[in-house]
Amino acid sequence: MGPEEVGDLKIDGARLLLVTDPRPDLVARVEAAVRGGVDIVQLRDKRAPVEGLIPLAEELKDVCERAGALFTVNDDVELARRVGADGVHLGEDDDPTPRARSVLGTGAVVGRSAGGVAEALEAVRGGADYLGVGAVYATPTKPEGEVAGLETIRALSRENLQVPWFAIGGVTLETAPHVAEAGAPGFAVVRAVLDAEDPEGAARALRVILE
Ligand SMILES: Cc1ncc(COP(=O)(O)OP(=O)(O)O)c(N)n1
Ligand SMILES: Cc1nc(C(=O)O)sc1CCOP(=O)(O)O
Ligand SMILES: [Mg+2]
Repeated sequence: MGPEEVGDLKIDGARLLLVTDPRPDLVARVEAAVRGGVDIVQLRDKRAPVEGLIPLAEELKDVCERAGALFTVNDDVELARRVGADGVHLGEDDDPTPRARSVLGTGAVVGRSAGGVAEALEAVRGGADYLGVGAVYATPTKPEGEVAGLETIRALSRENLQVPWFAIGGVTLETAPHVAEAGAPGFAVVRAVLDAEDPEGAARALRVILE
């Protein structure tokens, strides 16, 4: 299968996205998480120098490939290209979608962040393959982030978006039932899976809540 086909096949129906943070046992935790049903893994490390991230990116890419999950990189289109990632996640301050596609190829998965309904619709019109929508709740993982709230999730769920979208920010095993009830078709999480004693079980439990 060529790279043009990879993203197209796997993004449809994706429900659970794991965003990573830097920690010593990250690879083992991601291995467990994909066993538990994570569909997309996003490498996110805002502090590490790019060169230092390449070996980790390659390792996570292999883990995802073996499990049939997508591997993406946060923010950095060039790093995504260098490691042959399936795609990239971009926010307001990051590259435009067409630039990501011109670097990564038309089949690459390009995800975008949205903090509200108008932004989400604009991102889809601009060609995003999926959206991360939040923050649903304030979260210590990204303390500077703005809170969009459950209301945004409710409002967006009425728009019948034609791309997968993931509620992000403070989604935990405790809050997830409320987020699903508000209409989120998917979750993007850091702590709920990576901080769990059993990351595989935590991923499974989040999937059950989404069903
Ligand atoms: C799935 C997902 N959704 C949203 C974000 C946030 O992206 P961004 O707004 O660019 O902020 P940073 O993550 O770069 O701090 C995300 N990473 N993943
Ligand atoms: C990376 C990120 N982006 C957010 C946004 O609102 O755009 S919230 C977030 C971190 C989510 O971490 P946790 O699952 O530990 O709350
Ligand atoms: Mg970003």
